[in-house]
Amino acid sequence: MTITNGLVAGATPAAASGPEHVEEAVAYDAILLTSFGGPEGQDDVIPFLRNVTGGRGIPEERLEEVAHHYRAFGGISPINAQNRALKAALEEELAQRGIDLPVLWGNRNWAPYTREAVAEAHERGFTKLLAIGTSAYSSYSSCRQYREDYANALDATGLAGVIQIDKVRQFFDHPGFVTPFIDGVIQGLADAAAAGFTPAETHVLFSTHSIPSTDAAKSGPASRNFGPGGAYEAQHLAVAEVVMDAAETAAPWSLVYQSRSGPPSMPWLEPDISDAMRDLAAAGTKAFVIVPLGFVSDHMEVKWDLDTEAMETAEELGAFAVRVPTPGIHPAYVSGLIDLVLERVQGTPTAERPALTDLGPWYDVCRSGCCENVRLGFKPALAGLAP
Ligand SMILES: CC1=C(CCC(=O)O)c2cc3nc(cc4[nH]c(cc5[nH]c(cc1n2)c(C)c5CCC(=O)O)c(CCC(=O)O)c4C)C(CCC(=O)O)=C3C
Ligand SMILES: [Fe+2]
Repeated sequence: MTITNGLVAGATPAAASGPEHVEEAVAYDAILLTSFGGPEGQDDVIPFLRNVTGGRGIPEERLEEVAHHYRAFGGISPINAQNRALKAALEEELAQRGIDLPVLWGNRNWAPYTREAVAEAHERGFTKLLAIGTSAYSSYSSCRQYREDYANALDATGLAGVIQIDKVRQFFDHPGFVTPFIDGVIQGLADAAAAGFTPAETHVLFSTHSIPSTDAAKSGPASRNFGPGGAYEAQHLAVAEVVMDAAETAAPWSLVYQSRSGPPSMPWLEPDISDAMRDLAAAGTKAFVIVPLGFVSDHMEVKWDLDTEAMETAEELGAFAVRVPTPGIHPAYVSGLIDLVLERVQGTPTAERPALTDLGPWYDVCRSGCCENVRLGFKPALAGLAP
């Protein structure tokens, strides 16, 4: 491999300032689909959890609890099969549109690892990769940690300065991501109505992953003030509003959190979904439409924390509950991801980048200090401004 272009981004220190939206076309060689990763058998469960939580101070009891979720599924996380299906769907969409871009796939926490995908890119002679993270919102876990993973992958393979990795913008308000939720909420409300519940008796719960309050406060660029919940909370609230407007319903709604981890002494975003369900039921709610707004596919957080735990809570309360599908491989989502790739491959003016909330379109190049993790401190990251 030779460096044919001395300006390969990885070869130079990240710039301190630069455009929020990259309007020039870039000749990317491949798409790098990056995800969380998950165990594929009982023997993988503990090493996987160690990868995820190394040095994070997650209590031992929490790890045992989460190990139990995976054990109950044969030690197999659903997430890898879902990413294989997404990769195949992206390849089919690219072929149909006549776009010649290979899709490589790598994970942060389990094989195939991002560093393996990067090594494969190098073997195939690729130098410019455009990454997609399977995560729509801004926060350390859902954005910056992916960017750190890209830096780690180049470090581990000795390819820093040889391979350039950029990333498509966070897509929480892209129509491709939001449309499946709109369809799902309309269907969920129809199901509740068919079961005999009025809109006033029905509550739409938008659920997302809880994160430490300190991470939430730091989510998004430091230059914009989104309030104590940061861009993470603001983005979810804004998307939920778009979905509720489109569903044209009188049913009330709220944003709730799930999958809390960490020591009990550390504040995380609240309320927890099951606590909220109990409070709402006590106040007269009889039906819940549960919307997994924070998630792109039916991985363990959805299967366990919603389909198992939240459904048990509904049963305990004698309430009706329906869980709306995640985007998965919904055609709008798959084609939306390819549109996001084309924004960068073709070079697209900001005005032509669809965004359903006035928070977006989000940044192509993350701002300095965006989504910092104050607990873990600074680590190098790609696809953003320095530091
Ligand atoms: C915001 C967010 C998303 C959504 C965005 C995105 O999709 O990326 C997400 C997704 C996921 N989280 C996942 C799994 C886990 N997350 C954990 C721990 C944590 N998640 C956090 C945040 C998030 N996580 C945080 C702040 C922690 C604490 C430790 C830390 O500071 O990093 C732990 C450790 C045990 C525990 O404590 O729960 C596990 C096993 C899986 C795979 C599921 C499968 O296998 O199907 C997926 C998709
Ligand atoms: Fe997580």
